[in-house]
Amino acid sequence: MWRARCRPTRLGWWLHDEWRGARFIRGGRTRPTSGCSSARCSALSLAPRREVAGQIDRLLICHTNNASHMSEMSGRGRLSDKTCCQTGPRPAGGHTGRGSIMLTVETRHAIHPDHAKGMDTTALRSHFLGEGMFADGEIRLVYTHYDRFTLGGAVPAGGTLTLDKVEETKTDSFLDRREMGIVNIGEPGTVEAGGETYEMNRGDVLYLGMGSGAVTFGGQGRFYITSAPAHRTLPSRLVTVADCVEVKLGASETSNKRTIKQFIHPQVMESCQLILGYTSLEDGSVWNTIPSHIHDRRMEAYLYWGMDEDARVLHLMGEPTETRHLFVANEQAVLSPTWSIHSGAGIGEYTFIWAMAGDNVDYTDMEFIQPKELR
Ligand SMILES: O=C(O)C(=O)C[C@H](O)C(=O)CO
Ligand SMILES: [Zn+2]
Repeated sequence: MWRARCRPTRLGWWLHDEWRGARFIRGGRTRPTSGCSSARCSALSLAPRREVAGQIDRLLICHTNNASHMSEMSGRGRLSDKTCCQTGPRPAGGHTGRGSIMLTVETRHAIHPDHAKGMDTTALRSHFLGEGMFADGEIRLVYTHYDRFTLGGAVPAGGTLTLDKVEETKTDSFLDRREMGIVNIGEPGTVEAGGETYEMNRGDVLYLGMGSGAVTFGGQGRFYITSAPAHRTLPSRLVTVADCVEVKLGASETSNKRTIKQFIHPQVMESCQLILGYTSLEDGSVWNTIPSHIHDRRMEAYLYWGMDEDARVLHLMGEPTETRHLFVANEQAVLSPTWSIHSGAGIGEYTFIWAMAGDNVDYTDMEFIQPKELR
């Protein structure tokens, strides 16, 4: 059941439960005299009233085009406070047509380590876990306040999806002041940007430089999107699996024998602040990123993929002497603030994409923490 509340700052919170509530609130809350007795409600000035009306309209359009969208978002049945949805025509069969988008953006604020210490499982998951990012016919983004790093998924499901304007950046096009790293974790697909079409097979990585304009995803790809602010335009480049640099680490004796594949990395190509690659475990090895590390000058996000539906990775996070854990499923991501370790052990096969943004692109700028130092 939805309940109309008079707190304009938590608009998204009102709307997730019931779209009819959104329609009611639009009628009652966006007029100059809303009839509500709350001082905060009637104090809404013209600009916020317009913004509220616009947000509700977009949500109602979403509802009309895809009734299940609101309840599926993030696997938590909730829309975030900042949500931007636009739809285009949907041809029969349910796939999006050329150039149409269904875009949802969720904001994650930066968390202080003292705050994280006191969080229970639900709170840890809501702040640090990204779930439900891959949905057929949709682009779902998580806009973080960790170095303004943004991650998400685009699943064109045989149609096309275009990512262009995103309200959160207040730029005409998302990549006007940003660069992007895309990994195809699905079947072959295409990405069009800057007048080029890139064919991407599973595991290929595409770097798009600042100013690339609208990005159109197509085919059967499942595209993992990462992006960070950029200060100059560098050439876009498709880095195939054959082009990456491989680094072998660990040993079977310590159950952490693994291959690190570096794609958007100084050894391979130049970027402004994005660094990206992925790591796979050898048969019989379960541990990633052991010994653990932190890097004060860069945030990081891990996307776990290539897992069976029932498999889980026990992901360790937190300050080295205040560790916490998250059980993570396939195609879920973990945000790692600069103060947090990011290591995991898998029950079943897994690969993870690591992507970072921050002050430098020196992959080795990290501080190791040996297992005996962890608490
Ligand atoms: O297995 C590993 O070790 C990694 O893949 C580490 C990540 O690349 C990382 O955390 C880089 O900062
Ligand atoms: Zn790291």
